[in-house]
Amino acid sequence: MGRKFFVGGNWKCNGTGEEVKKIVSMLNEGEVPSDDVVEVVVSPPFVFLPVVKSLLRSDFHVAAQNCWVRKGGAFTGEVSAEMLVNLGIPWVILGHSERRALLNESNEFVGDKVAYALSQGLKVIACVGETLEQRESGSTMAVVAAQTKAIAEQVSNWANVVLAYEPVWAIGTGKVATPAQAQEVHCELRKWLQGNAGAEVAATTRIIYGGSVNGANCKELAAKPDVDGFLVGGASLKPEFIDIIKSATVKKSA
Ligand SMILES: O=C(CO)COP(=O)(O)O
Repeated sequence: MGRKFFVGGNWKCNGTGEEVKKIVSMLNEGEVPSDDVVEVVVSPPFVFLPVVKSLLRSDFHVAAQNCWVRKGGAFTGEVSAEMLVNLGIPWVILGHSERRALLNESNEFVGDKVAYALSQGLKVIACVGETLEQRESGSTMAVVAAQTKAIAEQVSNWANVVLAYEPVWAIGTGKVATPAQAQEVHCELRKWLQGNAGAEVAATTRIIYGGSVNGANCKELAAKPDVDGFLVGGASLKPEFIDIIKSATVKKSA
């Protein structure tokens, strides 16, 4: 079966109550292809999840940006997977490079988080990606394969996993990977999945691209055969997010 195009909006640590409501209105008014064609998931900060979920159009869904690695309890400041499930939040982003770099989340820790979130019934957007130094030293594939391996070791059912390739050097920099660069890594990741998780998983798992995606560059990226959608940061707070969602039609007509 084909891989349904997936567009995620990662709002990161942005927004006031007022701004969040404005973004939701913008999303609710947007004309986009049906949810048979594109799956749209927006990820506000934890504190805004309930309000966004309650106001958001029913064909879009919400994701948390993180959750605790195991069952909740005496872990001050953390939010557990069970809480997200209890609030009806279907998705969670795990292993974002900002958390890997700034909060020292290791490959193994991210793998453990993915395992626990999946075990609780959450769907997971799992992020991988190399730094500029790693790319320049020729270790891109080794890095993303090691990150993916730590996740894959903990996943038995890939149906609820979307893999997000987000090169760190392209995040928030305005320096987008070229469609060829994105395709190259996505294709390698799919081969990695084929070799390590099987042909079926490789054929059906969505691999989405993140890093300075905007309304102007999305169509060219979406046209690449192994790019199954996007994880969008800055542009997901703006009206051009609607244009990015619409780039799903590039696939449909391909
Ligand atoms: O980190 C990202 C999405 O998770 C990408 O962020 P930007 O789109 O702002 O580069």
